[in-house]
Amino acid sequence: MTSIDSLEGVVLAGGYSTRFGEADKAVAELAGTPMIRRVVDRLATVTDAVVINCRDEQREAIRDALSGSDVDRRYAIDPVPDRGPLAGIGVGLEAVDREYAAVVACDMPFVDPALFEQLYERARGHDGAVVRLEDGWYQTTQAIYRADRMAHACTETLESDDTRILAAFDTLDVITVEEAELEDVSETTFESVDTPDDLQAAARRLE
Ligand SMILES: Nc1nc2c(ncn2[C@@H]2O[C@H](COP(=O)(O)OP(=O)(O)OP(=O)(O)O)[C@@H](O)[C@H]2O)c(=O)[nH]1
Ligand SMILES: [Mg+2]
Repeated sequence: MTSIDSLEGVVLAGGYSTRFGEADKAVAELAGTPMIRRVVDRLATVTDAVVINCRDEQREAIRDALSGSDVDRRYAIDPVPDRGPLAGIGVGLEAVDREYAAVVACDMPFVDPALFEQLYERARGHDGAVVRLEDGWYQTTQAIYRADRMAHACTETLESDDTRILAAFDTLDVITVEEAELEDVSETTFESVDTPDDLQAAARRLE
């Protein structure tokens, strides 16, 4: 896979991972490698620059988790914590200087870069591309967005009554890609690790 020039990565890590317990799932080790490291390494096959969105107090541990990676990394710190994933996407996208961003949550360690290649092809000329899963759910935290347009929509939506990520799409031209249309994308790409049990189950599969 080769790097896409107009694409930057955004990793969302600003949540409090309450279902995970005391620890921050972003830096929790999955089979010896921090989850966020796995996500960044996978993004690095389609882009050479990544923005990490997190809270200020997470930065040091995340920096340690990513040390030695040769991806250009920048941090976009939440000015106000706990404003939800839409706020995190907005803060991350504000820091992007390329036209498009591949946004992915830090708890999706099996993210398949092939997905981003396909979504990018569909997103070009539009404001983004997002997968609709077979159950009808939109996979908004593993998607491509046009950085300036979606950042603006995030800000506007946060000021409205409906702060769901999908509400931000109302004023945008985001392409829907049906899950069935994806070609050769790993089945585990959308799996998220939310609890210690999820982590154990994922680790067992990697043994
Ligand atoms: N910046 C920011 N990111 C968030 C926030 N809430 C969730 N996220 C991110 O959005 C992604 C998906 O959210 P969740 O899986 O619910 O993660 P979480 O909120 O940390 O975990 P729970 O507390 O267990 O729900 C994760 O990558 C989180 O880091 C938030 O309030 N601010
Ligand atoms: Mg949450």
